[in-house]
Formats: sequence, C-alpha cells, structure tokens
Amino acid sequence: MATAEKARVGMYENVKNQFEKAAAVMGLDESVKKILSITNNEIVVHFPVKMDNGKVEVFTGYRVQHNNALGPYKGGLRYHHTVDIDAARALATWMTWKTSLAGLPYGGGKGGIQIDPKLYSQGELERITRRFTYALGDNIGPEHDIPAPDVNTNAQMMAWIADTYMSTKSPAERSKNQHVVTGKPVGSGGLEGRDRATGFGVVVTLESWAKVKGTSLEGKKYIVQGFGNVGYWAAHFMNKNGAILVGVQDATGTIYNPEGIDPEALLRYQTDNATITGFKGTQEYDSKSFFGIDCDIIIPAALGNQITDENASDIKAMVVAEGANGPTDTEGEAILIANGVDIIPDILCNSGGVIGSYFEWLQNRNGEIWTMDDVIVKLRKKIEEAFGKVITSSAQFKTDWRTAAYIVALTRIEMAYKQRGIFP
Ligand SMILES: NC(=O)C1=CN([C@@H]2O[C@H](COP(=O)(O)OP(=O)(O)OC[C@H]3O[C@@H](n4cnc5c(N)ncnc54)[C@H](O)[C@@H]3O)[C@@H](O)[C@H]2O)C=CC1
Ligand SMILES: O=C(O)CCC(=O)C(=O)O
Repeated sequence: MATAEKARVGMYENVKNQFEKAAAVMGLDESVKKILSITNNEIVVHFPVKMDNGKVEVFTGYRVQHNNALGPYKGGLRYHHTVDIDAARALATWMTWKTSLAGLPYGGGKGGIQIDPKLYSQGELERITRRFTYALGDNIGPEHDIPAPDVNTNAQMMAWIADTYMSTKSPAERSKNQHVVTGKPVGSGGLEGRDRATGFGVVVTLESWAKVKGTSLEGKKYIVQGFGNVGYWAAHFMNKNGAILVGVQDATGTIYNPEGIDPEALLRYQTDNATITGFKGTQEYDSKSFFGIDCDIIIPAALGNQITDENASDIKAMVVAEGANGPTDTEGEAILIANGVDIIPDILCNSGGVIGSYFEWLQNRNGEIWTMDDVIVKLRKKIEEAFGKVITSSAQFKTDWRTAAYIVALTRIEMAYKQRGIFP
C-alpha cells in the first residue's frame, strides 16, 4: 500500500501536467488557459469543537472552488489526514473537468477536513461536521457550491450538513435548500442508487472498454485497491459481469486468492471485523507488490498517486480503471502508456458519482422522487455517451484517453467562455 505521504505529494502537479498536455494538443485559447490554470476561490476555515472529554479541539477545513463557468461548483468532502490545500486544489480542478466531460451544468469544487475520523466518536464526528458546515456558511449553497461524499464521508454526514445549513435559513426558505448537498440518505432527500453510482459507473466504463477491445468482462481476473464505497460497489458489479476478484488492498492490509474472493462475503467480514485481513480463503500479500498481481484489470479505488514509477512497470493487467481520483501520477502513466496498458481516466471512470449527484439535485429541486430503475438507466446512458466522446476525441487528436477526455471537457468550457465573452 502506498504511503499516505505519497498519496498527497504533488497531486496538484499531476493535474497541471495533464492540463498542460491537453491544452497543447487541442490548442486551447490562451485566455481560457490562464483562467483555468488557477482556482477561483480557496476557503480555509479553523473551527473549534467540544470533544467528548469536555476539551476543545480546533480543526482545519478546506473548500476550493476551481471554476464555475458551466454552473455551480460541485464536488465531495474528504475527511483524511492528507487533506490540505494542494490536495483540495487538485481534487477541485479534476471536478471541473469531470462535470464538463459528463455534460453536467456544474463547475468543480472539493474540500474536506484534515482529520483521521477513526480517532473520533460518532457524536464528535457529528459536531465536527456541523461546525464545519456552519464555518463554511454561505460559501456553500444549493445554487452556488454543492458538496457530496468522498473518502471517509457518508450519507449520514451529508444529512448533518443539509440539516445544519437549512437551519441557518428562515423557516420559509428551509425546504428550498435541501439540495445544498447530495449523497444524502434516501428518506432525507437522497437518491435511490447514489450509494452505488460511482462503482456502477466504473463497471459501465469497463464494459465499454471491453466492447472496444472486442472482449467481455466474463472470466476476467481483477484486483481492487480500496474496499469502501467505490471499491465495494465496483466489485459487486464486476462479479455480476462474471469477473473474478483475486486481490483486495485497503488501509488495513492486502489479501489475495487466485481462485476468487466473494465481495459480498468480504463486505460482511469487513463490517464485523473492521479489517479485510484474515478473510477466509485468502492469504496476506506483500502490499508493495499488489499492483503486480497477475490479473487482467486493476481498479484503484482509494487515494491518489498510487501507481507511480515505483510500481507501474510491475503491472501485467490490460487496463487500469481509475475509480479513485488521481491514482496514477505523471511518471506512472508514461510507463503504462509505453507498456500498452489502457487507462480509463478518473474524470470519465468515476463520473457515475457526480452524475448520480446531479440526479439527486434535480430530484430535490423539482420535488420529484426517482426510482432505482430511472437512475440506473439514465446513469448508464450518460456514462456511455461520455465514453463514446472520449474514444472519438482520441481518434481525432491521435492521443491517449486521458488527454482525449480533457479535450472534450476543455472544449465545452472554452466554448462557454467564448459565447459569453471572456472578459465581460
Ligand atoms: N464516493 C464517491 O462517490 C466518489 C469517490 N471517488 C474517489 O474514489 C476513491 C475512494 O472513495 P470512497 O470509496 O468514497 O472512499 P471510502 O472512504 O468509502 O473508501 C476508501 C477506501 O480506501 C482505503 N484506503 C485508504 N488509505 C489507503 C491506502 N493507503 N492504501 C490502500 N487503501 C487505502 C480505505 O481503507 C477504504 O477502503 C477516492 O479517490 C475518491 O475521491 C470518486 C468519485 C466519486
Ligand atoms: O457527487 C459529487 O458531487 C462529487 C463526487 C466526488 O467528489 C468526485 O466525483 O470525486
């Protein structure tokens, strides 16, 4: 498992490298390039919270708003000790490209708190989340900047955010603000299927990849890094396609079974034991050699900067499907491309989450209740459309899929700036 330090260092550098490359290949307008090279707003808040022992701790929270040319800022909140301004900038910028590529009326934002949530009780996490929301104030808002879940945040926390934000509004305005956050529990404005949207989307992109390659996912061996929201649901849908999970790595360890690991049984084991290690039928595996496991497909679904020049050349898989944001750094990517390994880039591969969030936002805004079937059908359609655009762009510009995806995203933003006049 890559170190937490590796997971953070240079994430923003990677985004800039990717952006520069795409801007050069497509010939992005220089003024638009200047605008997109910086973040619009960077909000850093320090806020006190009373702990269970009666003492006060002060926390640091971030919300970076990269760009809103296409609509309100949109993106998750991460609770992790690697959260800092560099990580928030990188993740916010990726959101701008992701929402544009998916054809959504959103820009990009991201944030979180520099914290290890395992060290806090549920009551403390609730107070931390509520105080963070209060500290952000109207820097977030249903038509301005809409957070969602990310690493170590979940539907419960989104409900606390909605409740806290709505409570700051007048009684008549409260219910108009439910879509200040997405990824809420079903029953509190949440969308059926938002829980699985990202993992499902990862697998839809892999199905599309398989079609392009004239193959199928049936019988393909795969490994997953991260067995949280994205990793588990991706494994769930991979197995429905007849693929075989042979390795899993998370923050607690690395397990391997060449005969196959049942994701449903592993989830139950993890829920009961708070670890994946020791799961029946599996052996512990050297964490540093994880990506070198003999398999066809790798799904990184944890942190950034996991596939680097230290391990990329060990990879035997045909394709890396980036469930995580920024799992492959610039050097790692160059090695994969040289070795003929396909990469389904994060801004396409994991876009099912924000597309699901968009559906939830529409549901709240329009006072509708969508069904699971509505969600799954519409999600698949949007992801397949985006995948098709990336393939077309890759052929047109004779470039790799990540650069091609950036070109689709940047073209849409460039057009919006040109239509409205770059400098009004
Ligand atoms: N939740 C969502 O809807 C979306 C999430 N993503 C991205 O997917 C990735 C995973 O997010 P979630 O599943 O939501 O988070 P999560 O908190 O549910 O799961 C994170 C997983 O990563 C593992 N992990 C943490 N540190 C690790 C390390 N050093 N080595 C190996 N594994 C480690 C954890 O043990 C856990 O299994 C992140 O990069 C996130 O930004 C992207 C799009 C949407
Ligand atoms: O659902 C959302 O709004 C954003 C999810 C997210 O943080 C991401 O796509 O990286």
